[in-house]
Formats: sequence, C-alpha cells, structure tokens
Amino acid sequence: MSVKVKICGLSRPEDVAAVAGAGAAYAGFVFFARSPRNLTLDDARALALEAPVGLAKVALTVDADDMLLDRITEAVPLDMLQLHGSESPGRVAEIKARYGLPVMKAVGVAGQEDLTALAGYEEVADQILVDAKPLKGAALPGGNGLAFDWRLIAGRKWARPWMLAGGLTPGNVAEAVRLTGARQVDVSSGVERAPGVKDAGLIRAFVEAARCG
Ligand SMILES: O=C(O)c1ccccc1NCC(=O)[C@H](O)[C@H](O)COP(=O)(O)O
Repeated sequence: MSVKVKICGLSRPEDVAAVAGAGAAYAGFVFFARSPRNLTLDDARALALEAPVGLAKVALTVDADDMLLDRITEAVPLDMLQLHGSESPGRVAEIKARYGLPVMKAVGVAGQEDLTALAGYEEVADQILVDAKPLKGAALPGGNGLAFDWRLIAGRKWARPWMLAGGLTPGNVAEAVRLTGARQVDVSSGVERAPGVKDAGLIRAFVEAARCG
C-alpha cells in the first residue's frame, strides 16, 4: 500500500504546482497569525483554486472560533479542516457537525500520557494527526521541525486513519514510515529552504522517499 503525503503551509501558486506534480495527496493552508505560513483569505482562495482534482485542500486552524471558521469555509473551497490547537473532543464534534467537512485533529505527542489523550478523539475526529508536542514556550503549536520518539507509536492501531508528523524530512521519512507503520505522513518545515518558503526539489524528494518507506 502506498503512503499518502500531506505538504502543509503552502503560500505560493508554484507550491501548489510542486505538491500536485510530486503526487502528494493533501495540500495544507495555514490560518494562524503568528505563523510565517499564515495566509489571507484571498490568498488561500486563490491557492485552493489552483489545486487540481485529487489534491485534497486542508485548512489548518488553531482554536478558531465559529466566526473565523465561517469566514474560511465561505471563502475557500476545502476538503478537510485540521484542528491544531487544544480543541476538546466536544469542540471537534461541534465543528464537524457545523461545517459538514471531515475533521483531522492534531495531537502533540511527547510521552505515553499524550497517547491516552489521543484516544479521546478517536470517536469524534475523521482522522488523527500524530505530531510532536511543541517545546514549552514555543511560538507555534506545530510546524516546528521537531520529531518525537517514533518508538512510542510503533505497531499502534487506531480506530481512525492517522497521519504521522513532526520533524520529518526527505532524509528520515522512509525510516519513520518503516518504524511506525504510518500510511500517511505530513511535513512542513522539512521541505522549506527558509521559514515559510517551500522548495520544489525538497517536496519531490520527500514524496519519493515516503513511498520507499
Ligand atoms: O506550520 C505552521 O506554521 C503551524 C502553525 C500553527 C499550528 C500548526 C502549524 N503547522 C503544523 C504543520 O505544518 C504540520 O502539520 C506538523 O506540525 C509538522 O510540521 P513540521 O515538523 O514542520 O514538519
């Protein structure tokens, strides 16, 4: 079975072209003011309209209220919402019902206790993003290029489809896939040449390497 790839934090039309051309399955658009990858609604809409059929468009938000989610979902054609804050299972269910879009909940993992918290989302989220937990005081809740100990989840089975994220690069993604058994992987900073600036060559190398896992 082939590994599906999500490239997160796209900001230019050429990023969408590179992601589609490399054969990734998902393109992520960030809506978080502090992020170097943050998009305006107009820019996100323009990027989403560039995406070919078959490339799923994912909006990433962090503890967004309904007003912001209304504005995003009205302006941008989307296939999925990614919730990357401290949204509770109840809030995930509410968002799923309100917008009628599949919801992926990101959960930060640093130790065993985080996997217990993850179980609380299995009933309500359509997918789980198993990401590295940010360090205390980090400016961003994700997209930090930080990996967690993949052995924590080796051989784990969850009730929902899941994606591995956190510090993945073209150089380590094949090993991460082999060790964890992930069938989907997500990357942002590992395919950038500077914060917020994606690199088409790294995107291609990442997708190729993920498939070798
Ligand atoms: O990318 C951001 O700027 C960002 C901002 C706020 C919340 C999450 C964010 N990114 C999440 C991701 O891009 C990925 O889903 C994941 O954290 C992996 O990132 P990386 O370790 O940089 O590959």
